[in-house]
Amino acid sequence: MRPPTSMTIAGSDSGGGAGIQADLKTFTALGVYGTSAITALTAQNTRGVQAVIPIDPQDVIRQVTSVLDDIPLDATKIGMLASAEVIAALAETIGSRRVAFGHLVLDPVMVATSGDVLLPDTATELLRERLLPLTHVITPNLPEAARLLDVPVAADLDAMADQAEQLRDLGAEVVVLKGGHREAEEEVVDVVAHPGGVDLLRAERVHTRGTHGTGCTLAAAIAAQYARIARARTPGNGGLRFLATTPDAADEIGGAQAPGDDLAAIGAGRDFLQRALRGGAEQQLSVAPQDGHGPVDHLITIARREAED
Ligand SMILES: Nc1ncnc2c1ncn2[C@@H]1O[C@H](COP(=O)(O)OP(=O)(O)OP(=O)(O)O)[C@@H](O)[C@H]1O
Ligand SMILES: Cc1ncc(COP(=O)(O)O)c(N)n1
Repeated sequence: MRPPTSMTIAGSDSGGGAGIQADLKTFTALGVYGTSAITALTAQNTRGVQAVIPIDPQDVIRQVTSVLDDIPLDATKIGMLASAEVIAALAETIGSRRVAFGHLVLDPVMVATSGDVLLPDTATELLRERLLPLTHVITPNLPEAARLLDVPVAADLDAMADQAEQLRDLGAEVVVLKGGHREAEEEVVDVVAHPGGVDLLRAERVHTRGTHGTGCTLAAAIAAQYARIARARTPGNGGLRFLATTPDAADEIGGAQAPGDDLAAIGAGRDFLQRALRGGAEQQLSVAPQDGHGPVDHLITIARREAED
């Protein structure tokens, strides 16, 4: 008997809103046991990134293999990779032990909400050629999709669908092209291209400055949902006892992997993010909230006491 498990391979955000910290909170909020491999340290808060401190690629791999050698993983989320050297080392390890990573969700982090660069331009080609073909789901935002394809940023939903299909052609089985950057729209639409076709996932725009870490949280939530589904599907493991009941859980039980699993995991991951965004809009962490972008509320699945006034 074991709980659903996941690993995040990402950068550390000292401010706690994005990266490793957002991922581990998201895994926890969705009842998934989280493990991690840190690819870079950042000195970062809601106002921006003050420093990026690299980690030696071999030390990233040491963390990854330490986890792989001991803990079976249902899913893995990859976020900030920081350098071409880390991408190359990771692609080699994933290539040789692909199955051990479980469902692989890649958020191709390139630039932070604050505008700070988190991956040099020169590393894009390596990400596209080496890592993308190994992933199950890739979750680019609009500028990231454009950079991966070397085309202009998609201006409408048709262009987004087209780019999502083109990214599938590069090797990812499922593409979630995120539409959060189309700020004029009242509705936020993510385009999902998958083996069954193209679907549009719509949500009402939350009017908030608290969008730091939304991309990380979405990818981590999708990985967590895959982990839950994988656990729920494993016959006779008794592991269902470990599936915490949370409002945004996707665990359709029975049989082997089913075609609807991708949309179930992505839809439930997105529902979690939407609730976390709405919760984040009501909280204030920074002493200067107008200067930066606060985090989403990862603890939204944890019941809070009603105000006593
Ligand atoms: N204001 C908003 N209201 C509702 N949903 C949003 C909003 N902003 C972003 N989203 C959702 O958040 C997710 C991340 O979208 P976005 O396009 O902003 O990606 P990103 O740029 O990688 O995120 P980040 O802000 O972490 O860099 C998507 O599912 C998107 O639909
Ligand atoms: C360590 C780390 N990873 C990812 C992001 C991107 O998140 P966002 O675009 O919301 O700033 C970040 N800022 N820091």
